[in-house]
Amino acid sequence: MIYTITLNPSIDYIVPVDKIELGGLSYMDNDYKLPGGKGINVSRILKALSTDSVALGFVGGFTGKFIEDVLNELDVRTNFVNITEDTRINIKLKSDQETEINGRGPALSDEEVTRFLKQLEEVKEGDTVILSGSKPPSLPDNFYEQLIQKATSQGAEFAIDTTGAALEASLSYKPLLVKPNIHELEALFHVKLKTNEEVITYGKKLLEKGAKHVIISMGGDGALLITDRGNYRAEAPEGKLINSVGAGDSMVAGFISSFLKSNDPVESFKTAVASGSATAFSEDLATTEAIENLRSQIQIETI
Ligand SMILES: Nc1ncnc2c1ncn2[C@@H]1O[C@H](COP(=O)(O)OP(=O)(O)OP(=O)(O)O)[C@@H](O)[C@H]1O
Ligand SMILES: O=P(O)(O)OC[C@@]1(O)O[C@H](CO)[C@@H](O)[C@@H]1O
Repeated sequence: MIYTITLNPSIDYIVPVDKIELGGLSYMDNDYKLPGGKGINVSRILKALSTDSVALGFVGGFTGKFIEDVLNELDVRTNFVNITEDTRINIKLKSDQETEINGRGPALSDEEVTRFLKQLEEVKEGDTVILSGSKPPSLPDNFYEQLIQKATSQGAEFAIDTTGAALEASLSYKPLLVKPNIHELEALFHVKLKTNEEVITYGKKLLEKGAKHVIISMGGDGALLITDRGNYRAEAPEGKLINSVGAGDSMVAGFISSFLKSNDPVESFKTAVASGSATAFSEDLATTEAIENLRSQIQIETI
């Protein structure tokens, strides 16, 4: 089984505004709400790719109920811990640019955290755990590492999509995949990266520290895959950017879904890029058809 972990889910409140009047009044055009949080997005794209998963994490209040209800309607399996405080609402402003304002997340009680850790006991050899996104501030800084230790000691593989110290600490446990975007890679090493060669140099450091596969995503500039058998580049296909929220999560889902079936990192990279771009070209996350249509256009170059 694949388990996705979203410690800090969200309702993503997508707010298209033609022109934002700072300090004045603007009206929204066709606002809408989506279940969000990185692991939840991964589970939704896995579903689109006919891959079963169980979404784990903490949800609470009317916002948490919205997320559970929508995932149930979409037939995405969940086993959330219900908490007292409300799940956060993240605002995604769509004007001439995309602007995101994310909540910090609810406070979790010790009892809620204990219930979550208990659930993880069902993870076993042959399972893959995907850990994605931020953590609510009340959890300890090394919480991801605790989870990784638990999952790997029970024999599971894992992939992680997070930033900073939590990403760095995960590497020695040999993640199947890490997927920082180029800005996260720059922040990790305190550098500014201009060329693909420079990105590969720093991406390789993640491989040397233990990651089995590294994807560096670069928005509309496509992505790089770094593995111990070679480095690969994919350009993003042409299309109209509509809503890039979840594009990175779609890549993670695309790679893992394909890799667990094929064991082929290059074919999996193709599915990853098609899934990311298909989401960027959609209002919501990508559909099965949109991913399949784009996949045939993705060219992978060895570099
Ligand atoms: N403007 C775009 N045009 C085409 N493809 C895109 C565009 N933006 C994103 N993508 C696709 O999605 C992938 C992931 O995008 P990005 O690098 O923005 O990830 P991210 O920063 O993790 O995204 P997010 O946090 O919004 O989920 C890219 O490698 C590319 O394949
Ligand atoms: O605050 P975090 O956990 O880092 O990111 C949360 C988030 O921005 O990531 C997803 C897109 O990747 C959205 O669904 C969600 O709002």
